[in-house]
Amino acid sequence: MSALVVESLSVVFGGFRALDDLSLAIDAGEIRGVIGPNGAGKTTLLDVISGITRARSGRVTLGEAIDLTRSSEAEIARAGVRRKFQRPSVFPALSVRENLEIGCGAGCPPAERSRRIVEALTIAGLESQADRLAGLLAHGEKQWLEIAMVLASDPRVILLDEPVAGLSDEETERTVGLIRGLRRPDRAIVVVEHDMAFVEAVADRVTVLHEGRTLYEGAMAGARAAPRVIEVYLGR
Ligand SMILES: Nc1ncnc2c1ncn2[C@@H]1O[C@H](COP(=O)(O)OP(=O)(O)OP(=O)(O)O)[C@@H](O)[C@H]1O
Repeated sequence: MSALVVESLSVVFGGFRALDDLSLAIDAGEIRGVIGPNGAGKTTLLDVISGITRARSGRVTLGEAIDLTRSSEAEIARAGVRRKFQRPSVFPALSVRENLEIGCGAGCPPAERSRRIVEALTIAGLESQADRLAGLLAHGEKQWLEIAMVLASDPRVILLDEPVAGLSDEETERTVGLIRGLRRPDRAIVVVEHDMAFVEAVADRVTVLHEGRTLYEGAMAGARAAPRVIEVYLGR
């Protein structure tokens, strides 16, 4: 079943179409990679899904019925769509645990809170750092903490924007395991990333965007072999 359905979505900035009649559907349980050259519309897609940017036309439907293009950012977050931005934005003067409390959110049932925080610490591999100030973490650990903050909110949809930017090969490999560990049958995960080996390792399917449209959708191996994808993106 589709967790997130994007239908005929267009976003226009001035006279420029950043998304051009784009449609795609992401299944519950799926990890979808969204790739493509600079300016293809990847971040704009995440911005519309999370309510930051308004579409000119089209719809984004969460689950059976919630039209995200008619919802505010706060309503979208409350509906369970959570995003990790490209630059880590943890609270540096608070401990790792306190950051996770914030990730868990005011709406988190008290009986759930400590279980979720322990789960998030474990998946992010930050158990031994729980009482450390987040500002003292290494860049990679901050990325993992921010993913853990998203997880602590128990999201239905997770949007990750370039989660391995600036990470070492070893940290990138660890991030693959972390993101695969977020998978749940009732959860969809969307990952925007330029690191193709990472995308291949983490994603079940990829959508290749170019000029706001889908150029290819399917397995990463197929994307690597598709002449148009090679021409506009992978071959460069
Ligand atoms: N607020 C805005 N106003 C005007 N143009 C914008 C705005 N946001 C994005 N754009 C333009 O829309 C296009 C798509 O941008 P977007 O950031 O979605 O691309 P991207 O695929 O995420 O690229 P990158 O890989 O470089 O992050 C680009 O040409 C960009 O300059």
